[in-house]
Amino acid sequence: MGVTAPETAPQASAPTSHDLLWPAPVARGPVDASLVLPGSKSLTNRALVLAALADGPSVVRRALRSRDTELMAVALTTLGAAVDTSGPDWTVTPGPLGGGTVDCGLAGTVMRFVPPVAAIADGEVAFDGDPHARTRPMAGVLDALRSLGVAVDDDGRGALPFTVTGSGHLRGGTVVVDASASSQFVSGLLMAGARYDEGLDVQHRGAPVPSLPHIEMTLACLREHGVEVDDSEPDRWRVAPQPVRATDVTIEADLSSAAPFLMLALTSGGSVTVPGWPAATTQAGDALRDLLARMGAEVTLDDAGLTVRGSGAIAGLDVDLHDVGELTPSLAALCALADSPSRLRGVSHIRGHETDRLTALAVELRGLGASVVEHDDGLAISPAPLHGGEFKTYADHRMAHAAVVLGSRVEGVLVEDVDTTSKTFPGFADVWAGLLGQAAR
Ligand SMILES: O=C(O)C1=C[C@@H](OP(=O)(O)O)[C@@H](O)[C@H](O)C1
Ligand SMILES: C=C(OP(=O)(O)O)C(=O)O
Repeated sequence: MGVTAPETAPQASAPTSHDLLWPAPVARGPVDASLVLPGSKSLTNRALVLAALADGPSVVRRALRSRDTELMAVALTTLGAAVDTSGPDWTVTPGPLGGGTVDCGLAGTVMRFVPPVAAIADGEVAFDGDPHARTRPMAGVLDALRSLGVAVDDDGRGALPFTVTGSGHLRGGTVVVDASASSQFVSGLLMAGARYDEGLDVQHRGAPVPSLPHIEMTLACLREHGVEVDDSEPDRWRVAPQPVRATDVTIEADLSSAAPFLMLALTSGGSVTVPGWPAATTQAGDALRDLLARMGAEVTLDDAGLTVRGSGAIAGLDVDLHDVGELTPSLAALCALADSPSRLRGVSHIRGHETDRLTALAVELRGLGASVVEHDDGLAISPAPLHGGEFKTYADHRMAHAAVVLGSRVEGVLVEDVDTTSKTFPGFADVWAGLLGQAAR
């Protein structure tokens, strides 16, 4: 069976029928499915930012259309780019950068990538976002911009809301940043840095930077625009002043969005294929191949794509997820269904994601009967009999992913606000139900 995610999604903020409690469908037999996934959030939003900074019009093919990418398109339009999102291939025509108001929603990529662009706009750019966005760490970016001489006003918390006032250009130079809270601080600075008069020498000081593959992704995207970054020293990235070349890129499928779907092969004892899985990629979600194999799946990557086969048995997992923290919620759900204990480590930074994911997971998994110990840096999860009940999502798309993974095995899981998944995957609940319906008897 082939299920294609909708090309045209409903407006991310539009109310839908899934706003309250959604009964997650149970797999009543092995799910055997093939699923074409929407594009990568991380790649789409990098492509949009770089295109807005480029020396001519660019094309972003198979862009992800979701709340985070629409917010990015609107933000860059506000600053002066012309972004045509009418078809599946988006075009971006850069324009003179000026002031305005940017809604970041809950998108880390918007709140961390756009301020360094605003720093070379001519005017005042005011940033705000969803209530929880006001608690996400921002100090790394704000302090870095201030140390480069940019006027940044906030209420002293180092968080949204804030304003960035630029004068049309920025000298640039050396900047020291503590990026231990988010790799996005480094990525945002590097993307705009090529356009600063003296370029940018970004030096990290602090505990290890999480999500390093996402910085590799930033370097690869810059390279596609002709910009080289010297990363020969650890924790230091140097970009010389240079034009960002316009280009034509095709966005890969979102491999992190693949997580719950691939896990369905394990929870149902079936087989799920994602066609078009890239042979080489900088996406963190590629780690699923190894992680799911360690949990007992048979994993094959060939011309048909990535296929994950489950036997019905699920092995526990002891792993450091510091590089791939965004996979923690759905992996935690799978661990709660496993036959042996699990320990997920190295992810204290995900307390600053869409919600405090470690506390949220501990509370919601326990609410369904799971045995979970919350650690500063992760979770310990032991096998326990699970039961149905409400699973709160805290406006976090990946908490909804965790809920449906559990619900595919456990009767009566009620997902609060499943449409919070529109952050990265509008229509998620319908696609999910379509796959489970196929397996229903
Ligand atoms: O740059 C990006 O596109 C991302 C970087 C990571 O953020 P953190 O470094 O804050 O974990 C990741 O978790 C997030 O989903 C996307
Ligand atoms: C952490 C995430 O998102 P953001 O880009 O908002 O940081 C995520 O998608 O898991």
